[in-house]
Amino acid sequence: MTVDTPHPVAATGRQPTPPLLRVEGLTRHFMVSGTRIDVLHDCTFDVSRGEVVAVVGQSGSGKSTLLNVLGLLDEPSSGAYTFDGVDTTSLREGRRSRLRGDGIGFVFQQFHLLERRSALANVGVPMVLGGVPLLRRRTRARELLEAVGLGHRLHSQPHQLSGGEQQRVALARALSREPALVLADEPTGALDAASSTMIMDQLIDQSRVRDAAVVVVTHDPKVAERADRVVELVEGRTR
Ligand SMILES: Nc1ncnc2c1ncn2[C@@H]1O[C@H](COP(=O)(O)OP(=O)(O)OP(=O)(O)O)[C@@H](O)[C@H]1O
Repeated sequence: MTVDTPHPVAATGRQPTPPLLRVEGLTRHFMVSGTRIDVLHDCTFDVSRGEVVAVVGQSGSGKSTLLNVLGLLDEPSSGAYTFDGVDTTSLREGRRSRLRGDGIGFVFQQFHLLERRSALANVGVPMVLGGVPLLRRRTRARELLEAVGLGHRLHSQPHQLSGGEQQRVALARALSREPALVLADEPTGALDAASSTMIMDQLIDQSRVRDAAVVVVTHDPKVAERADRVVELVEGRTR
């Protein structure tokens, strides 16, 4: 007797979901004083919703350059980058920045919070840009700060918070518009072990609970080992 393995689509009745982001043959070079510097070469990979991917590689291998392209802050020199079904290659700036604001949240090593503004106000910034009404904004910012354990520091300004607390504010800000993709560039680089664990817990939670895709650039093996998958950059090439 032969047993047929059911076709995945027939078995579930659903089409497989395409990846949230797809990078194909992507290159990026810069011209400096008439000299061409090739940074990324023929990078190809994809990331699906619900996945946490760590991007690792030696200093200068092109990790931040790649993250800038994924975040629609920069454009590839050649190749394709498709985000949420949109080929981003020929997008005009207005559409590109709407796609970025609606779909992508950023966390950086150096927090980049507004000084002299409260944690609540900082978390509200992307929602101001997204046209979210004031009351909704304040409620959501409070909920997000409570979720990262800062419900008691809503009115504190960045200089009144520790590094770990500032990064939690930055993370709450990144999540304020419920982005499909969270990009984090060395999010734990300036933090101690306990704060690093907390930030990674929150990032992983985004993928598990909200089905977001998370891409984390890191030098820290402990961070990389918590990812579902690792993309290694070696002299600008993905492995
Ligand atoms: N705007 C630019 N103009 C010229 N060269 C650039 C530019 N941006 C990046 N580079 C070069 O690209 C290379 C890769 O830089 P990138 O910051 O992406 O590396 P990285 O892997 O993130 O490094 P690190 O781990 O040290 O942060 C470096 O040699 C850098 O000097």
